[in-house]
Amino acid sequence: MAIPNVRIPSRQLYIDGEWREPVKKNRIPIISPATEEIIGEIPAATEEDVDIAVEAARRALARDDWGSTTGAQRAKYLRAIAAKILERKSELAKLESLDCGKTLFEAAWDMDDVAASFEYYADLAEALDSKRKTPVDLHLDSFKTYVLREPLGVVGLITPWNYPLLMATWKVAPALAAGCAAILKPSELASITCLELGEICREVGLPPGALNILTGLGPEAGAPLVSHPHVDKIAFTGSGATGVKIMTAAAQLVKPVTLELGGKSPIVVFDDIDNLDLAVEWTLFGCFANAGQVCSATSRLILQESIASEFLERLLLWIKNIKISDPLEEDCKLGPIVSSGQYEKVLKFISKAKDEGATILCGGERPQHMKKGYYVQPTIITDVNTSMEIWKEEVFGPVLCVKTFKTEEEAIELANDTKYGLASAIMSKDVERCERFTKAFQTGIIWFNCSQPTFTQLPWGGRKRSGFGRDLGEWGLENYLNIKQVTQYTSVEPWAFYKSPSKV
Ligand SMILES: NC(=O)C1=CN([C@@H]2O[C@H](COP(=O)(O)OP(=O)(O)OC[C@H]3O[C@@H](n4cnc5c(N)ncnc54)[C@H](O)[C@@H]3O)[C@@H](O)[C@H]2O)C=CC1
Ligand SMILES: C[N+](C)(C)CCCC(=O)O
Ligand code: NA
Repeated sequence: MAIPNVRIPSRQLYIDGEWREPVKKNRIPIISPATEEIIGEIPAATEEDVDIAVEAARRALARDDWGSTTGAQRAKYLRAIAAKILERKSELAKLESLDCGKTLFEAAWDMDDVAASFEYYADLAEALDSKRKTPVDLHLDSFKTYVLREPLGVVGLITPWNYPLLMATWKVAPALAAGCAAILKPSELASITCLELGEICREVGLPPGALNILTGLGPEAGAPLVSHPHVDKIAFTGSGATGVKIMTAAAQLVKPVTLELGGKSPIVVFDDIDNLDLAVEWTLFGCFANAGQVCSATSRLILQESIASEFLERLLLWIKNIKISDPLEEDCKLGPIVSSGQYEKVLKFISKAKDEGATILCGGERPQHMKKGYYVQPTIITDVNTSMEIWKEEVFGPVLCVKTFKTEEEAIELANDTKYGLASAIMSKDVERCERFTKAFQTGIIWFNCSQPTFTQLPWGGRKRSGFGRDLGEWGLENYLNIKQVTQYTSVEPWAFYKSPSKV
């Protein structure tokens, strides 16, 4: 078994450019999902720390060294952060893997994506300088107008544990690019790499208060951020239930929110595919990558009846090659679930599916060779009907459920038979059919002949219960900008709406 040669740093909260002990001095243990052992601890912020961080953020905006920067100046900080991430890539990847259980390979992938996101938003920050002030020509002699795009203010960024540093970056990078001051609240289940981002910001000399990082529990550190009168916006990725709480609390202050709330995404496979193995591999990757803990996981396989038995046989053969091990081991392809709570939840979904009459085609249990850790075998469930929980609810584990169809209409109906609307995938060589599905799928993300590849330039987000708003691309930057119009009267003539007392 691989021994991690990496030390977990002991950190405090990152506030106003320095490390600060939480006011109440609380700490939360870090539990390794691979060994179930306590491997460190993180500071636990409360309302008192939120107040201090929000004040630090407001001061940063009022100070010239952050509040008056150009996009080009902010781009330099973002590029310096990207460079440090790459410099520390192998260490950060190990920390991420230790903390949330994802395979070292996937964690290293994440770090590349993190650096690329900071680079991308550095470019957009520079480009913002020329778009900061846009004249609007009204074709009138008496009025001159323009539109300003300004930083929105102090923003609260609340993020999950499945891609800890990457999901934080999807919000931190555009918020800083826009010139906002941010308070990041990562998940208590995986905060190590987000705290290291604090150290990186300190090292590159990011002005104090521009980014503050408060680790801690949702209700204690997240909720006060949402209801703080001086936090101008909340961007959230996480569960539907917490999304509802956040939107409800934010509504009391008419505070804007963007919500990315996961899903139950379909992958539709037609019998016209040339290469069965290619479709099989994307199906596996779409549901079992990151142990299925992906908001966009294509966890409902909708399979054309004519190829169903052959396709499932191939899936079972491929599944045997998935190496389940300590996530730091070489070639590991399936690590543990993040926490004991999530592990129990995944197993409960599987047993409920059994109780409701579905068939566990493979998996469904803890792998025999893993004595410790929150491991679940890759699981395929058949004989599913659309009223079952396993068809309807997000599992957030390596669990694929399968239904078959005969006609295209039936496939579309099954694909959209969900309260969620994040992503969908179609495997077919018929380009026109794929285009019909593009129109029919009620989701924000559509994959043709693949599942999950994600690019920084493209908008990421959903509809229906998957939330609203978009991360990434230029849309990600818009989240953190305030649009202000300026209208100037340029005529020397009186407006002449009222009768002037000087004229008799
Ligand atoms: N959309 C996605 O990418 C994700 C979806 N999930 C789903 O959520 C389920 C539960 O996972 P959790 O870790 O409990 O998700 P969660 O939604 O509770 O946690 C996400 C973030 O929200 C914070 N939070 C929790 N309660 C809060 C509150 N009242 N006010 C403000 N912030 C709060 C958490 O501390 C964390 O930083 C998973 O089984 C999965 O189905 C989980 C993680 C990511
Ligand atoms: C696209 N991917 C897999 C890199 C990240 C998905 C983000 C999420 O689970 O919220
Ligand atoms: Na952890």
